[in-house]
Amino acid sequence: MASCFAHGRVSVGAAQQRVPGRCAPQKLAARPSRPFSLLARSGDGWEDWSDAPDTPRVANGAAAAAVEEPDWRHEVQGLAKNLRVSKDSEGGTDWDAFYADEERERCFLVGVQLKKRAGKHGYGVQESLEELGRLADTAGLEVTGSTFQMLEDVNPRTYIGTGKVQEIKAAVANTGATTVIFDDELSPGQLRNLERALGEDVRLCDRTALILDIFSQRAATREGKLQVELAQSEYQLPRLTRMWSHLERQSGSGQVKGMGEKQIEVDRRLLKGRMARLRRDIEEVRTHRRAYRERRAAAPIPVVALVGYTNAGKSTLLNTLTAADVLAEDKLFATLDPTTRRVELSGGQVLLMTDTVGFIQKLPTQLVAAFRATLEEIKEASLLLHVVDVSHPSAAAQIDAVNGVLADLGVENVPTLNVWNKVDACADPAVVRAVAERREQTVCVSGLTGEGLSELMERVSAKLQDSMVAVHVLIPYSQGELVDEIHRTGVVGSAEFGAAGTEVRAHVPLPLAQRLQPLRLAAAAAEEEQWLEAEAAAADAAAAAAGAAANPAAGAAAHEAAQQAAGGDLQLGQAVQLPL
Ligand SMILES: Nc1nc2c(ncn2[C@@H]2O[C@H](COP(=O)(O)OP(=O)(O)OP(=O)(O)O)[C@@H](O)[C@H]2O)c(=O)[nH]1
Ligand SMILES: [Mg+2]
Repeated sequence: MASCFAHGRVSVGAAQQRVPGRCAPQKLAARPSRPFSLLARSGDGWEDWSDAPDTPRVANGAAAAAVEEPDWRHEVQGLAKNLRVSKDSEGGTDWDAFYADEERERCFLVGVQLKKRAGKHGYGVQESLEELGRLADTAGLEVTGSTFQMLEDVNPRTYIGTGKVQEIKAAVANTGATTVIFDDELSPGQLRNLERALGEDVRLCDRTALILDIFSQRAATREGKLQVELAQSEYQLPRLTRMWSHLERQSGSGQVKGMGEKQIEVDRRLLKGRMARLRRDIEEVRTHRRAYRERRAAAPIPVVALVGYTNAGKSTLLNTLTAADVLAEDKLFATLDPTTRRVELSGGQVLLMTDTVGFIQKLPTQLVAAFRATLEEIKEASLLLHVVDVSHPSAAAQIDAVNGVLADLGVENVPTLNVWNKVDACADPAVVRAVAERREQTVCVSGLTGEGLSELMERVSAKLQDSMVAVHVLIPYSQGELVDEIHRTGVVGSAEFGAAGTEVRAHVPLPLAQRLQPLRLAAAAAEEEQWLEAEAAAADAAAAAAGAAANPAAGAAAHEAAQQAAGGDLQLGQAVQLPL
């Protein structure tokens, strides 16, 4: 029997293929997109796949395999540390399948804490490095270690001090890392100098490039992909000089160096051309999006946008509230593209809830610029729900980071409700709830358990009402669809069926209030007066005959209506002045 690994060490795509002489279970191919090695055992026998010798869980199987396959055993041992087991069954056969990730690229992390900034931003260098580690993991890298340096100022040549560079060089050699990731964006010059200092075998990367890489792995829509590519190109453009130094190193001769320079100019021109094309394509995609937004604006359903730090639980909230099926996972930047779902409140009011890309401290400016159009939808929302992972040790710093991005986007004026999520995961949820109660505009929830969600939706409804216009209208029965629309898009205080139509007191979005203007009670009252006069004349005639009084109920309604009309205009909501 040939080595299992000779066949089994396959990428996901290849795993779909039938391995000669072996029965490859199709289902097992549905693995994450990084390459893996698959070993499986079917039923009682060892005819197909095998596992590793030094994993206790699979020791028996490995022994059996080892007897048969000494070479194979050797190979398996090298991968054993990454083994995971999965139970599966196919065609009535039970499978034990063992996945071994191929060795992940190993990386070493480096941060700087500026003394003058210490404590100011809340995100300390250690927390920031921890987050960088999560980003690296999300991108598919394995973190082997990290270090940081306290500095007055970053070193303009090498970001960190020269002594530290040597320390990192040694650490990289000791941990077997092949990549060094810096926690801040490095200038093109710093990249070049560090590359020289650390040696050619070490790949250099910074936080920005890492985040851009994650975004490019995860972008799903055409617009998302175009935006990420544009952001990546913007990052690359000033850094193309790295190739210049590469050529320079290779050649060592002035002549070839000159060719390198020319090549870099060609590359720059190509990249700039590509960026111009990307901008055009993005603009085209946005035209469609704009048309969609305009249609949405015409139907005045309020839009509530979920914003917040990455991994705060925005998608989970959307899923719980709307039974949506948005990917929510314990990964940074799980969501890149906005998803909008309809939510119906208990009073029948409908709103649209939009899930947005999460923010992060030190968010690359290229990304903010590239995603600005998508993010600007937040500006048009009636209400923002700022979702916070309140169980996170750096929750306060995360709130600051999000507020910073919101301020950059110019959306500070959109009404906001703070949603302290993951209260279930806090050490003392009761204390957190008590603090939230003392804060304005703050509500404690758990998107996972559903705790606090009905209160949240009540608060949403009340907040939306604040941004709406109070109307008091009489809607003739012939325009009954308007009553439905008020129910759907507004918050109804009362609706009474009278002789002339439905008298509604409600808060509605501004566009609807404008359409309702002809029906405001002053106008409605005039109609009603005519109707009442006719009724009164008929009643008088009847009274003369029967000595009975006219219908007092309709009269009372008309009286109240007339009073309202005489008392001036409609009440206005806090946020909007309706030119009545
Ligand atoms: N314990 C607990 N975990 C939660 C809660 N809400 C979300 N999570 C978990 O937090 C992780 C992130 O949730 P997501 O909903 O993907 O977070 P997100 O804000 O959409 O993240 P991005 O899309 O990356 O910005 C997931 O593992 C969720 O299961 C909660 O209320 N309690
Ligand atoms: Mg999400």
